[in-house]
Amino acid sequence: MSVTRSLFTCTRRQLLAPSRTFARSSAAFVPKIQAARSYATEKKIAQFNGQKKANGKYTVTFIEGDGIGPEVSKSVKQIFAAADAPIDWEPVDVTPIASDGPTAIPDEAIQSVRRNLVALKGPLATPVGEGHVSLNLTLRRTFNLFANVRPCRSLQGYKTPYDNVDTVLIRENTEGEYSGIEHIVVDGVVQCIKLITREASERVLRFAFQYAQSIRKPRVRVVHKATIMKMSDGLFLTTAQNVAKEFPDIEFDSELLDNACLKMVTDPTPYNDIVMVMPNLYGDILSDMCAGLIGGLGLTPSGNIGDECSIFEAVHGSAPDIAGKNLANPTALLLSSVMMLQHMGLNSHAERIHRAILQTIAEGKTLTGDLRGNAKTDEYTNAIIEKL
Ligand SMILES: NC(=O)C1=CN([C@@H]2O[C@H](COP(=O)(O)OP(=O)(O)OC[C@H]3O[C@@H](n4cnc5c(N)ncnc54)[C@H](O)[C@@H]3O)[C@@H](O)[C@H]2O)C=CC1
Ligand SMILES: O=C(O)CCC(=O)C(=O)O
Ligand SMILES: [Mg+2]
Repeated sequence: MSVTRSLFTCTRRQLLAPSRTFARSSAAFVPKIQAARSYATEKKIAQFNGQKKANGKYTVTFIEGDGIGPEVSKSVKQIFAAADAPIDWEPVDVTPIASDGPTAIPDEAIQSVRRNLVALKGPLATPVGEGHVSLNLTLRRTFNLFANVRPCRSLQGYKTPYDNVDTVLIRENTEGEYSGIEHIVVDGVVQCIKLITREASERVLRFAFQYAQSIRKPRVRVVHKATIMKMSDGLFLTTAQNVAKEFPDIEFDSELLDNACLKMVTDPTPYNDIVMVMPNLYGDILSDMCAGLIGGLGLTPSGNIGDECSIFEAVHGSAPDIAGKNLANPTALLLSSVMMLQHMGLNSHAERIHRAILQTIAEGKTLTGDLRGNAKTDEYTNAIIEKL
């Protein structure tokens, strides 16, 4: 897979340069923007070029989601309109169809994503214990979105214990512990099967190496527990060792999950050189932990990437504790929408929106509560719009 470089790609030296924390008081403040990085492939961009309409716009499916979903979605829509981003949103409802069989997403929503090739998605709540299976997982499986890319970068101007975090985590997204194979053996004994296949492992591992090449990180690291899950994580690890041979320019190693957690919270900076790749559950947990290193779930984006379609969404959930109160930080979904624009090859639009977000945070005057500010979601949104 060849990779298109864009305005967003940067040199290895830039990648590894420590970011600076900016004084909040400076008036006409213009932060040195740490560029986002493109990983769009020429094939994908050609596909999107074919989707361009006569009016110069592209249609993108929009799933607003639950809880804070409509609030953060409104922010994205307002900012895209103010930035003249060439996107027509196609809203769809993914409320599951009631059926006796497995949870099903309405056909209209499925056709919309297939037609548009890309969707932006707010959080979807999953009931604990009983009730429908996760619609997030259902969407990922329906469209075979095999790689969940979760980058996590320190934001200039928002001080955390570590100033220059720049991690990338890739999570296998279709199987593993989230295969949904659970059954009662006898009363009081439940079995849950972790499914690992060579085919799905190879697919996500190859993606991880290609992704490392595209963003110029020198190393891929598998995070695993093959000491305990000798056969399942063992298969993931040995598959990685084989795939690594196809990429002699990328270094490869592996690390146990528990040790990786300890080392990352002690000092995450050595991980800036690495693309981490891992089975589903580990990636889910480790990505929330990484979010904690840079200021929380309000900040971290993600992309669910497949061969045909892709769905971009924040790492966070529906945040029921703050839903409907105009308190949510829309940055995570906004940065996901920036990743989406890059994925479509719309780099100048991505850069414009990205720059305005980073400037607003770096200035530090209008921040939401999760970032120790007192701005409402719409005040923060307006502050970004002023920067466009
Ligand atoms: N991809 C998705 O759609 C995801 C959906 N979920 C679902 O979301 C629901 C709630 O899950 P929780 O465990 O409570 O996780 P959560 O991510 O919704 O919230 C965890 C904490 O982070 C805060 N938070 C999250 N996003 C924020 C934002 N944008 N701005 C400011 N604060 C933010 C919340 O207020 C809460 O204190 C569950 O039903 C879960 O299944 C959870 C994670 C991902
Ligand atoms: O589907 C869910 O309910 C949670 C999914 C999740 O935690 C994630 O995608 O990070
Ligand atoms: Mg999660």
